[in-house]
Amino acid sequence: MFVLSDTPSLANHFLSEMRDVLTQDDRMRFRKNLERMGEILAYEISKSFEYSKKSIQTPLTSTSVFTATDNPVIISVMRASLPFYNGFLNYFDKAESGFIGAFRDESTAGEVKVQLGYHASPSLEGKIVILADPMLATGKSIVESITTLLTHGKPKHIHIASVIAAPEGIDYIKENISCSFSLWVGAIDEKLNHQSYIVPGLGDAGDLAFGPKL
Ligand SMILES: O=P(O)(O)OC[C@H]1O[C@H](OP(=O)(O)OP(=O)(O)O)[C@H](O)[C@@H]1O
Ligand SMILES: O=c1cc[nH]c(=O)[nH]1
Ligand SMILES: [Mg+2]
Repeated sequence: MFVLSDTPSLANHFLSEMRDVLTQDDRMRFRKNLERMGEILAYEISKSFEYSKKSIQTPLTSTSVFTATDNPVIISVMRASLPFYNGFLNYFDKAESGFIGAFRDESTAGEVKVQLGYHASPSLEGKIVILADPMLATGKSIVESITTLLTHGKPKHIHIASVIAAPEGIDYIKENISCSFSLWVGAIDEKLNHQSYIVPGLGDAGDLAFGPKL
């Protein structure tokens, strides 16, 4: 598992702006920080890709360069993931995209049920998939999303990317995802509260990015 905040960097600053009640209500900045966290994690994940040498011509002479042979499918778990997913798309120029709507039904006290909605995806058979969901709380949204997406083929590998993860959610996905995956997170927080929100966390990522939903 890769944890960005293990090494202090600019990412810590972007993450602190997302967490801080004094700055997180600037929606444009919140979305921008989600996007920048996506770009940073995209760069880190790109180090795991396969590259091949090819020859190019500069204005002065020919030279050989490394280019990526892996072309990922980037999956956005809507709603909060949309700006985060855009960060990945900014870096993986030729990526295919998939979308899935996941709604956490918190109406039953102490229990999180996930309802999946619209989903659209290319074939995932044999492909490198990046599943982008900024919050990994109970892990149910990610596990339910992957279960549904696996009906579109068996990926070669899934890179699960989140901005903040709770230990409970990490354990849950390890127990419930059978296919080959790795986890890339901005930070691992302390725990979940009784409403299954991540603590210290940042609150509701979708609401902070797009406003409260009915
Ligand atoms: O790990 P889990 O317990 O499933 O929680 C994580 C999910 O919760 C939030 O979605 P939410 O249902 O709030 O929708 P939203 O993104 O539209 O706000 C968040 O965007 C994640 O998808
Ligand atoms: O803390 C949390 C947990 C789930 N979803 C969020 O947006 N925030
Ligand atoms: Mg939400």
